[in-house]
Amino acid sequence: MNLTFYKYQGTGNDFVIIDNRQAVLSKNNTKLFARLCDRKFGIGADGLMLLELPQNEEDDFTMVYFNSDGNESSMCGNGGRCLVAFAAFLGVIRDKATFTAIDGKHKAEIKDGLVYLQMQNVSEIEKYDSHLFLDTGSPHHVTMVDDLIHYDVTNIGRKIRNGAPYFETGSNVNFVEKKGEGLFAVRTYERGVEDETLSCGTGVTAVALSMYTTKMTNKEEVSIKTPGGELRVTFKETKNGYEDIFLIGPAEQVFKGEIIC
Ligand SMILES: N[C@H](CCC[C@H](N)C(=O)O)C(=O)O
Repeated sequence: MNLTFYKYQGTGNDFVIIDNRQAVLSKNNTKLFARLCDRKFGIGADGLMLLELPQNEEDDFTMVYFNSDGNESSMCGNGGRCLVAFAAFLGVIRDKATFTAIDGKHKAEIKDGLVYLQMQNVSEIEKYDSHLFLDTGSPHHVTMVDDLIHYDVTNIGRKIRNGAPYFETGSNVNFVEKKGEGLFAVRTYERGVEDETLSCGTGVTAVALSMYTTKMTNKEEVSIKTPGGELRVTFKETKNGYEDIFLIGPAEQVFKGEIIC
């Protein structure tokens, strides 16, 4: 079977995207999805997304996300931003989108060449001496470090991801360094990629909220430098936690291709 795919990247987090509105591919193609994400035997990507038909009236489409291990996973913030850009490219939307992903409904808008993706509200942030833990659509362990640029993200990240209390289920692991007022640098070890990625959207969202809740910033707008580029997170503190959370950044179509599979 010949399969048309599109390659997108959002601050270096890269994805294979397939228009699956005809439902040609079923979700249990784990081996195929892992192969397509393989950087030697396939196209190569941190994850793969299917754009599918909406399941209800308000939605423009449905998002289905798979990590590069081929398994369907929790929400991908950078992926969601890329899928919105893809939907606009296909003409499924103009510049505004409403879609459903595994963590629920999302609204998004394309403005001045950037994709604004509304993330789910966050009502709980667990605070520990060494780190914080919260779920921004995916689970995130957030810890501050010095000299981030030389930090052993892969080995230390892997240990945390597999150790207590995460074990098999795991967590994404974000290492943060403050660079200025409302400005942080982040490197992320990503669950399901099982390596450092150049950027993680739900991860920088988790970092922004963590920095605010620990008073490392008093701004409800945080800029985050990742190795793949800069993202912005805006949010509002409410009596229930954090709402109106937006992940803002670029999303680019890198190439289109056809693969025999
Ligand atoms: N690997 C993550 C999902 C993708 C998260 C990341 N790519 C993002 O942009 O949010 C997990 O399994 O929890």
